[in-house]
Amino acid sequence: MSSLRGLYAITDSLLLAEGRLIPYVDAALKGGARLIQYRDKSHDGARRWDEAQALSELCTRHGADLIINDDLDLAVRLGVGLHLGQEDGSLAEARKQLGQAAIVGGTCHAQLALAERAVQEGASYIAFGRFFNSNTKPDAPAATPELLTEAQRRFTVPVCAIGGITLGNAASLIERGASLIAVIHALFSAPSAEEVERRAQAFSALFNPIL
Ligand SMILES: Cc1ncc(COP(=O)(O)OP(=O)(O)O)c(N)n1
Ligand SMILES: Cc1nc(C(=O)O)sc1CCOP(=O)(O)O
Ligand SMILES: [Mg+2]
Repeated sequence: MSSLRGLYAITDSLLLAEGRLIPYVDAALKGGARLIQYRDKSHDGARRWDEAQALSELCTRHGADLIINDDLDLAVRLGVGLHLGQEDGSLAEARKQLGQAAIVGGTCHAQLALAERAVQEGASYIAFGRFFNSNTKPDAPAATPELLTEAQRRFTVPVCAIGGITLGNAASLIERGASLIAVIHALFSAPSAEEVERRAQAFSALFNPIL
């Protein structure tokens, strides 16, 4: 398992259409992304399997981890991690089926009580958001950066921040205690794989400031 600190790149089926999924994720990994989440809201089981399998191999080659969004069965079949939201099923059941070594994350919106429950159910990280205006999920409930400070103080599992994160605002969340910065649009809206790599490097560098 890679360390749960750094850039957490989440795929988007629109931004990564037309053959961009694998080259853009490869570029994110070359740029230092430590976690990749496969987030695809379609019901095309065969394509989802093929894409997730290809991403799993890519992550293994880069020493990174793949997380599947929403779909416990797919995560079990591939033997990779899982992210669940509040409406996506039980974290405890996911932990039981995936085993102790798996990365299992949970959405906690802006509520420490949800994080408390996620940790009790065996979450490997707790995700809060959205912190800024999000292109991908504009209607997600809003969270404030102060929440990260409190979450880091209260919990021992890594804290993940998501929602509208860009190269311009990510540092403020890391300073507040975010160990993982989850990004879709500011990473994968790039016009080329080279630009994705450059952006991923810049996000990753925020975790290793030159002193
Ligand atoms: C790292 C991370 N945090 C939060 C979410 C959101 O999960 P959820 O609330 O289930 O919403 P969808 O992503 O399923 O639309 C996430 N995916 N990843
Ligand atoms: C999938 C998701 N969940 C959120 C939450 O707040 O739980 S915000 C979000 C979208 C993140 O994409 P972008 O980096 O483009 O804003
Ligand atoms: Mg979900």
